[in-house]
Amino acid sequence: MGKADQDWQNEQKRVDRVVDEIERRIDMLQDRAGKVKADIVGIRKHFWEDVTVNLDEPDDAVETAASMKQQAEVLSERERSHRHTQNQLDTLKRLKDSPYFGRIDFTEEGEQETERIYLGIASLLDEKDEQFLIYDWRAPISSLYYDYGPGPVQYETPGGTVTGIMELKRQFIIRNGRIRSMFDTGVTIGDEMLQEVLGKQADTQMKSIVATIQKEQNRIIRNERSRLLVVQGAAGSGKTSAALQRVAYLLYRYRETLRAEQIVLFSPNPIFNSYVSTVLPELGEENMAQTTFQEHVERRISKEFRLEDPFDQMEYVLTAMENLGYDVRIKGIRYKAGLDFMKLMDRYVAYLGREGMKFRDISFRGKVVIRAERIQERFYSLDASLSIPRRMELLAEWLLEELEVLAEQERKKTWVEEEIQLLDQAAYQRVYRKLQREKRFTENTFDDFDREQELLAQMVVQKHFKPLRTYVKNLRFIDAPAVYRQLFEERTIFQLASADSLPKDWPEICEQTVKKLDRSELAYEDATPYLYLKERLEGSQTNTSVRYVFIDEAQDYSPFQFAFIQRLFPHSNMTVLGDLNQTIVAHAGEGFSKLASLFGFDQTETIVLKRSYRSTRPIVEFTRQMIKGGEAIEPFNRDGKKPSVTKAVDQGELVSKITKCIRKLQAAGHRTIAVIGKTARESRKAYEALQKHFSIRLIDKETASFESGIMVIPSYLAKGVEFDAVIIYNASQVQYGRESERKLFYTACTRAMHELHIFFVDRVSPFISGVSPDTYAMGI
Ligand SMILES: Nc1ncnc2c1ncn2[C@@H]1O[C@H](COP(=O)(O)OP(=O)(O)OP(=O)(O)O)[C@@H](O)[C@H]1O
Repeated sequence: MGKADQDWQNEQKRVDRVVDEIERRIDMLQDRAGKVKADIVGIRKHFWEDVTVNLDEPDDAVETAASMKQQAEVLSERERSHRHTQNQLDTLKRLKDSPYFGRIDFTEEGEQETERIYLGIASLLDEKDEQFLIYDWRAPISSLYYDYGPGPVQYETPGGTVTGIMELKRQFIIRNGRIRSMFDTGVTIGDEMLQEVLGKQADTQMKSIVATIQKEQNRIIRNERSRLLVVQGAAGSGKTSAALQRVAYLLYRYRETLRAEQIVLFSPNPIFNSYVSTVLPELGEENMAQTTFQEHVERRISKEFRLEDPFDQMEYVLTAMENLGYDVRIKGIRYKAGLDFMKLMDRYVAYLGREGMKFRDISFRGKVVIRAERIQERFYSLDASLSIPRRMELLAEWLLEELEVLAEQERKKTWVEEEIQLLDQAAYQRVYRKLQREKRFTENTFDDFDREQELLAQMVVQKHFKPLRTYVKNLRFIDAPAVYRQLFEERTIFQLASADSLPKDWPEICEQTVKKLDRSELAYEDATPYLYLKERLEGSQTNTSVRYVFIDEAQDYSPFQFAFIQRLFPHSNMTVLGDLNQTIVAHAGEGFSKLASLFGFDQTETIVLKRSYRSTRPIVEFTRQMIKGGEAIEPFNRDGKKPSVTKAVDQGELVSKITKCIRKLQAAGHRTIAVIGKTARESRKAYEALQKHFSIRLIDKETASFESGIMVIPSYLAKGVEFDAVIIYNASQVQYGRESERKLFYTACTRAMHELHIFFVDRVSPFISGVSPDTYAMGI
């Protein structure tokens, strides 16, 4: 037997031993889980027997409540323990299938003995709890595997740097407890292994990459130094992957103090949310909180406006060029995205501290009871050195007192009497008991009657005033929409801003904005500024428990949005990942490039990823020519077909050629095939034409997840996700002719893993005519 075979056999024996140990643990835990479960069922069943229920006397009721609470606590402790055991079991079952993926032999400086370290998704100790059979991939020592090949190495621990020699680095692919392949490698982690992983078919869910994390990605995952970590990475370079493994890393590194809900990921759309949602559970961790910026905004701007979403804004930007006012709107979008506008708002807020604040009347039963002017007067009578939110608080206190006085006056009115007559028996009972408790009954029945009436009146009025009090407590008496609108009335603004910081078309932008606001519509570009203004008046609704914020596809956020998010999570570290070449928004995504100014340079670290893993080499070599500086993008060496570019004479031929192409892709065994349209409108058209031939799905902004198969999807919704094969529905000059659409087109093309096919009618987009013809095939 050769050495290689011998090695293989020895390793398989070790795998067998480890699997045996895992099985033993599974049995043990299953036993324990069974017992805990029986406990829980028991407690639930006998819950009421074990608590002493007695409500006769107030003291008894208190005792009952305490007893119930205790019982509930026992139950919830047992349930927690059950969940914990269940999680451990899930992880062990995963380990049983594939206990580890890597091994390094490491001799620490000054030590004689060489340690063998096996890496897997979780750690496992031997039977005596002494030796690690498996090290967690996130343990400090595991970083050697990602950062080095054999030779002198070092790694960081909380206690300092450890140096030594790596004697061996070995990789495994183990499935069902059998070693399927095994190789010893050099510095870059297994090109063979990456080849195998990347050559597979696209999935409707993202996969974890722990077995093949690359050195530069590891720097992102384990970064702990900076408050702001900025990752600029080419399409398909693993930004999202690195972000998710980083979440898993942080949850491990700070497992004593950090909970999954203290990490928030902002993602570009709901499909993306679902696409990435399985990565952490696969690694045995809970998912972080996931949201989209839109979701966040919607929660705060509920009833006041009809709020436009970013996809409708995108649709407008891409389709409404011929509309009146289009250019003005684009300029407005750009200006409102910037920090100049934020500064203007700050000056406006200072002005509002002195004059111009708008309030709403407070009405009761259809009649104004406190006039807006009176509220305003009161507001400006308050100490002007106090912040506006503080003054609003004082104002609310005053209003609550005013309401109290009004309520008292109201009690005598006839409507109250009428309502008392209509009260049901239960209400009377309540009042009667209250009187009894207060021992307010006298010997005089006449007095008793009066007293009862008084209490009933109080109750009735109270009920009607309750919404008013809530209204005041929520500061709804501030007329935020009117305050925002006022900002666009030229006279006010002129007092605030020197004319030169305003864009040239400011009057037109104002006119357009006011018109929309008057229709109770809030354009997407107004949403963040409006919320910002609201917060400056009402006080910030900061979230101080969140410790890490991740922003993916960050190139599409505006400077204003970044500043806003930073204010929202004041105690949080940020990891911001994006690609300036994939900017698809009209405000040109300036925020991402200027991020360092947000935290200061000394708190900011930037990591650049140039290697692209998603697409085959021919696809990267083709797409990278479309963008400036694209030569710097390095394809991972995976072979495949050249992209094809095919002309059609008209729509009919376009559809028939695409149909043929889809058939071929299906025959080649591709499972996710996306026909990418530029807009929702074009995608619908494509869908209607193609659905006659295939079972096919149309993805729109409401779609929450996707399944494998053939789908039509608008370019901006395909962001961040990937497909086996991509067909660009119509890359003609009319569709993709404007310079502003270059990056959108690039983003669409870079979604392809294995095959890319581009179709057009009449004249091809200049983004393709600029690409070297050697890098693609002309279709027929
Ligand atoms: N180290 C790695 N090992 C295995 N697969 C990897 C690795 N890095 C990236 N990939 C794969 O490459 C593909 C692209 O990764 P990902 O989506 O994270 O890139 P991205 O930079 O966010 O892309 P984009 O900006 O284009 O949306 C995914 O299929 C991912 O699994």
